[in-house]
Amino acid sequence: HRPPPPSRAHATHAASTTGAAAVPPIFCNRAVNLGRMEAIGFDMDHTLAQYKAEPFDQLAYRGAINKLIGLGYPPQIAGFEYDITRYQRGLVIDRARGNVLKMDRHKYVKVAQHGMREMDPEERKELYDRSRPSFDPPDFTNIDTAFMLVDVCLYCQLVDLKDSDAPGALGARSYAQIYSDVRRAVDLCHCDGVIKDDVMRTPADFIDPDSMMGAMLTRIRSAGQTPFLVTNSAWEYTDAVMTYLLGGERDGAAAFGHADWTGFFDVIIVGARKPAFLLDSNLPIFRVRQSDGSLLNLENAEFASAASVAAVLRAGKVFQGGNWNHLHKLVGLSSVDRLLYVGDHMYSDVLRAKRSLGWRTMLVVPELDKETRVRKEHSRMREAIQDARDELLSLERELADLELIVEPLVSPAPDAAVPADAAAQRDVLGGALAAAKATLAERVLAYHRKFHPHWGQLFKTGYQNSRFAQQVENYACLYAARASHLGFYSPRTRFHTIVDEMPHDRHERSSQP
Ligand SMILES: Nc1nc2c(ncn2[C@@H]2O[C@H](COP(=O)(O)O)[C@@H](O)[C@H]2O)c(=O)[nH]1
Ligand SMILES: [Mg+2]
Repeated sequence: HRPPPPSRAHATHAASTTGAAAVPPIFCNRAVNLGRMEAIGFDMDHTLAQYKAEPFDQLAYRGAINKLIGLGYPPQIAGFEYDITRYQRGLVIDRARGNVLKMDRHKYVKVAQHGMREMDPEERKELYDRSRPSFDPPDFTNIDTAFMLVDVCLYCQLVDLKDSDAPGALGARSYAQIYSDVRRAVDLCHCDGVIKDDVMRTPADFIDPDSMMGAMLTRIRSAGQTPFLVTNSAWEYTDAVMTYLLGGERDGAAAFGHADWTGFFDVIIVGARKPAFLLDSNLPIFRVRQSDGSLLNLENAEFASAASVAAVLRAGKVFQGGNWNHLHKLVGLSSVDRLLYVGDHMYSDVLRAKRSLGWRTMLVVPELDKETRVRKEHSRMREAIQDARDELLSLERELADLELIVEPLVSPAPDAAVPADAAAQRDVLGGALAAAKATLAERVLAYHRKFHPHWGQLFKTGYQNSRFAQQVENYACLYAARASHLGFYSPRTRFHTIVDEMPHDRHERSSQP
């Protein structure tokens, strides 16, 4: 028995049985009319496949430590413990200095750590505000994906070990060398089976199931849109992970009348080598023989016409490598802005896809669940911060007015009198201002610590947007905690932005009678 394809009613039903709050939000930075999309595609790792962070990251962390010991690192590092909660996406590693940074949207460093020690503001400002480095690779590395949380944790622990005078400390290795070694060790774990063998053996231990995924993909196809998958993972791993996610009887392939998970997609590209896939139109494409994963060369001539592409697809829909140009032809795209790609990697899936190709993008941000929950729980603290800001601004205005009386910009009228106690008043206001600043700083810090004890709110630094938030705003047309949230919306949904507002718009509003 095959359930009816999900429809608008399906989403409404899901919402109405558990209350309106059951429709999980998709946030919009740039208007997207889903009905205009000809193709909707997905990344796999950390997008369709949401990993159980602790056990999954432990595989890379333990594996990398073993490899580092093999590279000559002291055996005592086997005693390091991975702390999954210690770091967050959006941070930047300063490889040469052994530091990790959180920046605001103007690229000012607002929190900095050397190894695992938080720097005081003077040290931080001395290093980063005076010289204003570019923060670009290769000297700096962005934590663009959850995969890299292992790198940053291990790097900071090793920086501390190098700085310590413990026997076997890493005195001879530079911070930059330690970073390269960590990167190499983690990289190897992704290639040699240290991570993937375990996940393929017991996927349920490492991946969260998602009962909405099959319905979502089916709905895309029912709306006449082409569902596709583009992942950097190789075929064997992709097949194992997707079989776990979509191969099941209840809400997977069998329930929707497919022989296996591939039935949900019209085009599947594995080993895609993003971001190069999105940039280099010379990358060759291969056909993957599903039975044994072997590869067959495909000539560019086979992509020359719609008829030849149809022939390519009749012979099979699983490919390896290639580039955006092949993909556009395989999904029959008429215009770049009619493709929506959903991924988790800030640079490879979203920034490059939007900036280089003009695709519509949706970023998966699982961190949103905690971000919105903590925000809601501590709305009183936000009000207290606003009160402290109002108090500060009012004191600043009072002081400025007083300064103008004491030291007028234009010559004072001959009979204008400076109050006798102006200087004393100025001192009192100055003191009150300093106290108000301290209160505001304390409240902002206490609020941020509710989100993360070291790095604060992911989307903010102080009360400004963080660099991460800025990137989300600039490059993700849509963003949501999970890819399958799309399944709760009609394929004809128009996502709208809120009206852009500049400071002078707000000023106009607040100064209206
Ligand atoms: N060789 C390396 N592979 C890595 C690393 N970090 C992640 N990965 C692998 O990339 C894909 C991501 O797939 P996608 O679906 O998100 O496109 C996955 O297979 C990871 O294991 C790395 O540092 N080195
Ligand atoms: Mg991914």
